[in-house]
Amino acid sequence: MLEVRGLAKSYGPATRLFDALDLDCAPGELVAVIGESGSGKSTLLNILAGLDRPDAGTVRVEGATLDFSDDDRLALWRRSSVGFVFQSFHLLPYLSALENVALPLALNGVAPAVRHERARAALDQVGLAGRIDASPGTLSGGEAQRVAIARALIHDPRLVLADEPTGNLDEENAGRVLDTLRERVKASRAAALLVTHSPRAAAIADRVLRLSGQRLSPA
Ligand SMILES: Nc1ncnc2c1ncn2[C@@H]1O[C@H](COP(=O)(O)OP(=O)(O)OP(=O)(O)O)[C@@H](O)[C@H]1O
Repeated sequence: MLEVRGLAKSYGPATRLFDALDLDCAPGELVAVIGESGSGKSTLLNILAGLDRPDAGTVRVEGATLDFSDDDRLALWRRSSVGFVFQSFHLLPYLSALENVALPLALNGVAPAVRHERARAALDQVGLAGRIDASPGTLSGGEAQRVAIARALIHDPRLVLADEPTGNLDEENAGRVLDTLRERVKASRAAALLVTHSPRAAAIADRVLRLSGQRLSPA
């Protein structure tokens, strides 16, 4: 599903993040990436999302190679094939939970009736059927992150990227969010990378890799 070969990235000679990094992720596989602060975990996710460019190397998803020289195609790739879950949720405050979840479908040109119906079903799947009309400001942290997971997966992305998704949550909410993330990734058969500092979050992954010494290796 996801095949990364020889990926290199540095921000000048003093910040060589990785060099010849390889990574494979199968459909429905959840891989946790751990590593020291500043080792380049977020940068790796940003490259895979087409938000940043590697210095060298290739990223292939379902056999198609990302073209990092073409901004328009990268934007299309991001919109159609990537689901991103951020530590701070990034829900749009002036939209309801339902409208937030439906947003990727709107950006991909899906008609309102269809996208609202799918968003309703997605909120039901994350246990939030009763919060459809809620504004993000009225949701608990755990609820907001489950809305963000529903939104990240609504357009059936092939790649799900989660950057410290439980970093702002208490233990109980973190547990629910991680269970939801794992369940939805398994159901959608997306390849998923979870960047985390939390041993508990890493424990829900199928594999744990450590980014260290400019490489990824089994933790
Ligand atoms: N656009 C940029 N320009 C210059 N340096 C950058 C840029 N983005 C990131 N860096 C540097 O690259 C290093 C890795 O950053 P990154 O955020 O990927 O690390 P991380 O492993 O995710 O860290 P943390 O666990 O603290 O979130 C840091 O030293 C950071 O300052």
